[in-house]
Amino acid sequence: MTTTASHPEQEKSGKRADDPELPAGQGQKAGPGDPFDQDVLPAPKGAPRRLLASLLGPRKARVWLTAVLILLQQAAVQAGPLLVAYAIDHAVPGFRRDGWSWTGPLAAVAAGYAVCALAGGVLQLLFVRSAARVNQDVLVDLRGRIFRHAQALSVDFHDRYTSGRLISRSTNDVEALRELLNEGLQELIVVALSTVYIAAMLLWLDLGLGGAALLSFVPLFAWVRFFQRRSHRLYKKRSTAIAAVIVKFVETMNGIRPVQAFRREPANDGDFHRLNRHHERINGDSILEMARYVVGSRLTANFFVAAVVVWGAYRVAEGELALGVLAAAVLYLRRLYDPIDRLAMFLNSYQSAAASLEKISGLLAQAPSVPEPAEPKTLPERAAGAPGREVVFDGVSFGYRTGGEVLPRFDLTFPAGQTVAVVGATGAGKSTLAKLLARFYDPTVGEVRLDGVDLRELATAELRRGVVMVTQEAFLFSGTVAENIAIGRPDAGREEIEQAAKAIGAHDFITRLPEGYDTDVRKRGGRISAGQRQLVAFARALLADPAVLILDEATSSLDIPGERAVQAAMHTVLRGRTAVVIAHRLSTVEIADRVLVMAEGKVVEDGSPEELIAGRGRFAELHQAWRESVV
Ligand SMILES: Nc1ncnc2c1ncn2[C@@H]1O[C@H](COP(=O)(O)OP(=O)(O)OP(=O)(O)O)[C@@H](O)[C@H]1O
Repeated sequence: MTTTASHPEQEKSGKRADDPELPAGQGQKAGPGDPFDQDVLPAPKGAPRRLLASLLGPRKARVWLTAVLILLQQAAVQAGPLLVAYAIDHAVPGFRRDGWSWTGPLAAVAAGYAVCALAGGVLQLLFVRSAARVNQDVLVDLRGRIFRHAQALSVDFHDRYTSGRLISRSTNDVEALRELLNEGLQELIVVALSTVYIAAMLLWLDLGLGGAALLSFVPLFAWVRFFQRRSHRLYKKRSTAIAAVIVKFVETMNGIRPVQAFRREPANDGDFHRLNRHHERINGDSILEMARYVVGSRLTANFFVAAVVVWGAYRVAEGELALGVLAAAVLYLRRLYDPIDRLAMFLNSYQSAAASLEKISGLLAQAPSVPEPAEPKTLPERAAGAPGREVVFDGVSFGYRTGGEVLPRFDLTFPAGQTVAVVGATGAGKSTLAKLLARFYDPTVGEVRLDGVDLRELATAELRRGVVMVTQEAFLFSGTVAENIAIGRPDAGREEIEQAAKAIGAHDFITRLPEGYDTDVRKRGGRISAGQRQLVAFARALLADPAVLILDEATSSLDIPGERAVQAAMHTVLRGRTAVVIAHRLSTVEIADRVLVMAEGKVVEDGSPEELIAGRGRFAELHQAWRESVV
């Protein structure tokens, strides 16, 4: 699709499930039990872990380097107290006892302490730099993957999964992973190292007391697991709650015109407030859960400290243990339990990242419902000057996944070069027919062929070169007018762009813009009228020069000169190719070679405009009504 990036539903004046303009149930609402209604999409088991591994895998060397740096940094930090202990226990008493012969060891301890402090600082700096490189690379990679994947997913997916959720995936959920990588990992290594170090010291001091301290890890570990399970559920809910806030925000802003036109602001304020409060509550719950964890772990720790003191005092009284050892052991015990609070910080960021990774994996696990063929075919060469390509709908029937059959089985052939106007009441299935031809969807049964090749067998790039659809609300991307036209053929030079614009009759209005072709359409978007946008879209299609052009004519009425300009441009753009126009205007139908009248998904009349006008069918009636409205 060269002319549009947003999906057609959205372009058709923002027809979305939640559009306030739509009566309930008329949009893309999925049926009950539709997994796309959920924030979490189903993903295969173990997918989050594999995703994390695939993100870190290519940076394995740097990940290891980062881990080694933090290990060394911790070794340097922990060596400080050991040196101090050595100085107090040996060097200082030695100096008192033997005098100057201990100067060397004392100086060495002082120098060692200084080196450790310096090394600790330098290693910390190197660690932060290295970790930041890994984190940034991972996040850039992940955001890129989400964007590329979401862009590659079929229109069918976007019909059902709102863009707000996609935004939430690539902002909030990526952010959760950033927090884990930034602080969580460092926390975990520090906690693990200091726990091992202190436990070893305790065992060295006294096997019995050390053993008792290790025993305390059993209930603490059980408590951590309990907390982990509960908080996993909470964090998943929290991420869903913030996604709901973002979805509401994005959808309201996307539909700001109907929102204001229908005075939906107070109702939206209410909804937004409710979602915001819901998020706040769940956030509060997760803070409370964390507090519960801290209280529980401290209670357990204090209980063990008390038990060790009682048992130790008894052994001291029995003369089995030195009082100094008991005092040291109790001090170490307190330090052993300190990191447990920090473990909670790690678990927090881990849970939050795990919930987010699960959601991102669910998104990345979605496969396009309009897949790229394994062995793509190419279209046959077109003879020079041959007008377009032949289109055949062979035994096609179609229904959207979320609804019943929309187009019952039908056969149709559009010879190369024919201009076909499709008319019919709203909801008759005109756009659906066009979308099958553009392969936004695949037919449920049968095949659509372009010059004899099934669309499913064509590589997407080849298909997009062959078939282009211009949607009603000619969408302009941020960038200049020239860039917007060049979307039709990105390698086109300025001259070709201008030629296309001239052929369409858009050159004059473009040159009157403040910076001509270099005018930024977003910044000065207000100055580009609906008719002018259509002209830019036609110039884009003309430049793309597809064999088959599908045109969904705008229903909004333009002023008479605007309408004439668009009609003239349409003539130019349709010439020399197979064209399907979803027609809303009499003048368009009159230039067609053939008219299809659709009703309830079926083609009920098919013939040249003259034949149908001469007949007594629906088209004759419609034509009569049109004529009367024009007169
Ligand atoms: N994405 C979708 N999911 C489910 N049902 C859909 C979807 N798009 C359209 N439909 C349904 O398919 C039927 C045909 O719709 P279609 O848009 O093809 O009609 P149309 O003739 O183009 O109407 P209009 O002139 O109003 O655009 C309608 O009943 C519509 O509700």
